[in-house]
Amino acid sequence: MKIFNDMEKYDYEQLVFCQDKHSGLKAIIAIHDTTLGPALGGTRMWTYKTEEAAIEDALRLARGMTYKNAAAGLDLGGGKTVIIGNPKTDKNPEMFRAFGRFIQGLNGRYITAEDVGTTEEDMDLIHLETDYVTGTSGANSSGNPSPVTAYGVYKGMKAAAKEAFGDDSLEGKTIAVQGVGNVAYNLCKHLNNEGAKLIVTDINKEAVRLAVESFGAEAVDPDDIYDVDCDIYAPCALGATINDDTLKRLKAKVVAGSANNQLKEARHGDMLHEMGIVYAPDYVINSGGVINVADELQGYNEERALKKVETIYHTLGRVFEISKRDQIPSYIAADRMAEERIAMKKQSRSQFLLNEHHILSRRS
Ligand SMILES: NC(=O)C1=CN([C@@H]2O[C@H](COP(=O)(O)OP(=O)(O)OC[C@H]3O[C@@H](n4cnc5c(N)ncnc54)[C@H](O)[C@@H]3O)[C@@H](O)[C@H]2O)C=CC1
Ligand SMILES: CC(C)CC(=O)C(=O)O
Repeated sequence: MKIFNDMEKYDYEQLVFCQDKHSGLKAIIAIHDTTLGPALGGTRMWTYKTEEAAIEDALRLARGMTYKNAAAGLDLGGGKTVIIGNPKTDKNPEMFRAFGRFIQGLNGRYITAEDVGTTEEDMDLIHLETDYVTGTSGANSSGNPSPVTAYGVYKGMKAAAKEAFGDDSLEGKTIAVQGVGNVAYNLCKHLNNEGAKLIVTDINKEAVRLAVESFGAEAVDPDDIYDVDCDIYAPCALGATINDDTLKRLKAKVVAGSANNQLKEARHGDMLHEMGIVYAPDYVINSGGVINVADELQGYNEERALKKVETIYHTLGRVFEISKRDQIPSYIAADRMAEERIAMKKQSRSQFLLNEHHILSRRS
């Protein structure tokens, strides 16, 4: 793996390797772009097969956060951490404290939050060492972001349904949900309340049992989820599930779910477009969590945060409009929106401003 080549390809700013022998911490913090502000993105703990796979995941996820935060209108850049290890067996408090000290060492360039494999309790441990963490259990914190991410995905799915079916109601629609973890369990609640029919799968049998019991969902084996008759496919586990194999099998008219990096490669987004499947770009539809934790940075106000999360419906509406107007796939329309925001900020930075810290201020 040629790390600088990979960093240069998408212009990554910084890659930080954190090792602590005492606790067993092996973490990689990737900071993609801080044009809009400090990099905010969660910490994923996962059993990566190789170190290269962990680095690749950190880089891909961090870049996704740059686009997510930009498209959501947040003054934040993109970053993400992966911790190498099994979240069920390899965690210990010292590991998260050591990680917190590494974050503190970045002096605010990176702010963390939860992601797959980490919890509110882990954020509390990080918080013992640094303030650059969100989603803790503290009184002024926004807590676990997953239910709010789910709310945003629900609103975004309605926008995608409107685009595909001409009506945003999900009543009577059959929705195939892949992975019923923290986000998707909460998503299923909203979908069930609206009268959708749910087909679920997960590699964790307990998660499936809970969804079947709570929402009367039909359960299928993990690999069968791509073949079921459904209106909407909701990928809510890990990434890259839109690929050459699954595209041949999907029957849905809409792809709308919480997973990050749903397209294995960009060309799979082109293929969705050509097949007439409405794709809600992953980083737009799943931005509810980051919108919620980002609200903490100005003193958390739940009502304000949820109002902002609801704008995902309109943001996606705009993405679909641009897609139709310019005859481009929705993922490209979303990328353009995000890139325009970053480019505008870069341009404004190029103009000298007397009220900023500058070389003349050293004279006084
Ligand atoms: N938690 C949050 O607020 C946010 C989460 N996301 C993304 O949404 C996705 C889900 O996140 P969470 O619900 O927090 O994670 P989670 O770990 O609670 O849930 C993921 C579920 O997917 C299942 N799973 C893993 N591989 C599978 C497979 N091959 N087939 C079926 N099920 C499988 C797991 O067993 C687990 O139950 C992730 O991609 C995450 O990055 C994105 C934005 C925010
Ligand atoms: C979990 C969120 C708060 C941040 C993040 O990492 C994401 O949106 O993927």
